[in-house]
Amino acid sequence: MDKNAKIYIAGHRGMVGSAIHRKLQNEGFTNFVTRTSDQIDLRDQQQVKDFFELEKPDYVFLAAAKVGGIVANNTYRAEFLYDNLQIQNNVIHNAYLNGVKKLMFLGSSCIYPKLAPQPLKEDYLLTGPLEPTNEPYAIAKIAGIKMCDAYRDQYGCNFISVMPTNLYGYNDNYHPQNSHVLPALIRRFHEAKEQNLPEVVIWGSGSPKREFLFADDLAEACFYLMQNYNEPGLVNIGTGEDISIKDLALLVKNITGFEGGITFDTTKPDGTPRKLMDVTKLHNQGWKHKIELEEGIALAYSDFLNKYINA
Ligand SMILES: NC(=O)C1=CN([C@@H]2O[C@H](COP(=O)(O)OP(=O)(O)OC[C@H]3O[C@@H](n4cnc5c(N)ncnc54)[C@H](OP(=O)(O)O)[C@@H]3O)[C@@H](O)[C@H]2O)C=CC1
Ligand SMILES: C[C@H]1O[C@H](OP(=O)(O)OP(=O)(O)OC[C@H]2O[C@@H](n3cnc4c(=O)[nH]c(N)nc43)[C@H](O)[C@@H]2O)[C@@H](O)[C@@H](O)C1=O
Repeated sequence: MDKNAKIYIAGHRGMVGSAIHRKLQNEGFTNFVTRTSDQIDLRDQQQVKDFFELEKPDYVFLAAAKVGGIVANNTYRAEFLYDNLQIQNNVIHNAYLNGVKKLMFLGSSCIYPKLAPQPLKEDYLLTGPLEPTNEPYAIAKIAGIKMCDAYRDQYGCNFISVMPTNLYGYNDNYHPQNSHVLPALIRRFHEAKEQNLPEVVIWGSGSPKREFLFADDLAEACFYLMQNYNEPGLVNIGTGEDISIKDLALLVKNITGFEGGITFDTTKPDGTPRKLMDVTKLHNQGWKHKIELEEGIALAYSDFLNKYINA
C-alpha cells in the first residue's frame, strides 16, 4: 500500500476498526474513507453499491460486523447470521465490482469445530460440528472466507481472510449482558469494588480456556499481513497462549483492586471448552504479538475508567 492509497475501514468506530485506523495513521496514511452505520447501513445492497461507485477505495479492511459475547450470539441468532452475511456479501461483492486492489476479511476463532484438537490449525476448518451458541455467527464467517477464496479463484481478486482470537482493548463494548468476557469482568469487578460488594459472579464453570489478544496488536498484524500476505485460505492471529476463565477473573480482580470473593453461575453457558490458536503460520510470516495479557488488561481498564467513569 503506498501512503496515498485510498483506504476504506468498514467499522472504523469499533474496537478493531479504530485500532486499524490508529495504526495506519501512525504509519503515515492519510487518505481514509469512513462511514458510520448511521451514514451507511452495510446490510443494504443499494447503499453499499452507491458508496463503492462513489468512493472507489484502493484497499478495504472489513471490520464491520454484528459482534458480541456468548450470550449475545446465542440470543440474537438470526441477527448474527443475517447481518453478518449481508454486510460481508455487499462489501466483498462491491469491492470486486469496483476493482479494489486488496481486501482483508476479519473472521473469528469460532469458525473452528467445537471439539477440534488444540491448538487450532488453519486446516481444521470444516472438520466437525460447530459450538452451538455461536453457530450462526461462525457460519457467516465461514461463508466470508469461502467468498474471498471464490472471488480469488474466479475473478483473480486479492482478498485475504484473517481469523483473530478473542480480542479486547480500547473502545471495547462494556454492555453487561452482550459483551465478551474481558470487558464484562472489568466492568463487574470495578462496580463491585465501588459498591463494596462481597462477591463477583462469573458466568459458567470457570474452566473454559480462552486466548486473548490486545486489539492494537491485532491491528499491527492486520497491517503487516495486508502488506505481506496474498494467499487463499485463512491465517490465525493470536498469541498462542491461553488462560482459564477462573484465572482470568482472578487477574481482573487484582488489576481492578477488588477485595471480595468470586462465585460461578453455572446456569450460564461455558461455550467451547478451549480455543487456542496455532500461530505457527503467522509467526512464519514474520509477525508476533507484543502486548501481554496483564499489561493489556491494565490498559483496557484505564480506557474503561476514562470513557465511562471519569468522563
Ligand atoms: N471483539 C472480538 O473479540 C473479536 C472480533 N472479531 C471480528 O473483528 C471485527 C470487528 O469487531 P469489533 O471491533 O470487536 O466489533 P465492534 O462491535 O466494536 O465494531 C463493529 C463495527 O461494525 C459496524 N457495523 C455493525 N453493523 C453495521 C451495519 N449494519 N452497517 C455499518 N456498519 C456496521 C459498527 O459501526 P458503527 O460504530 O458506526 O455503528 C462498528 O463500528 C468483526 O468482524 C468481528 O467479527 C474477531 C474475533 C474476536
Ligand atoms: C470472540 C468470540 O466470542 C464468543 O465466544 P466466547 O469465546 O465463548 O466468548 P465470551 O467472551 O462471551 O465468553 C468466554 C467465556 O467466558 C465466560 N464468561 C464468564 N463471565 C462472563 C461474562 O460476564 N460475560 C461473558 N460474555 N462471558 C463470561 C463465558 O461463559 C465463556 O465460557 C463467540 O460467541 C463469538 O462471538 C466469538 O468469536
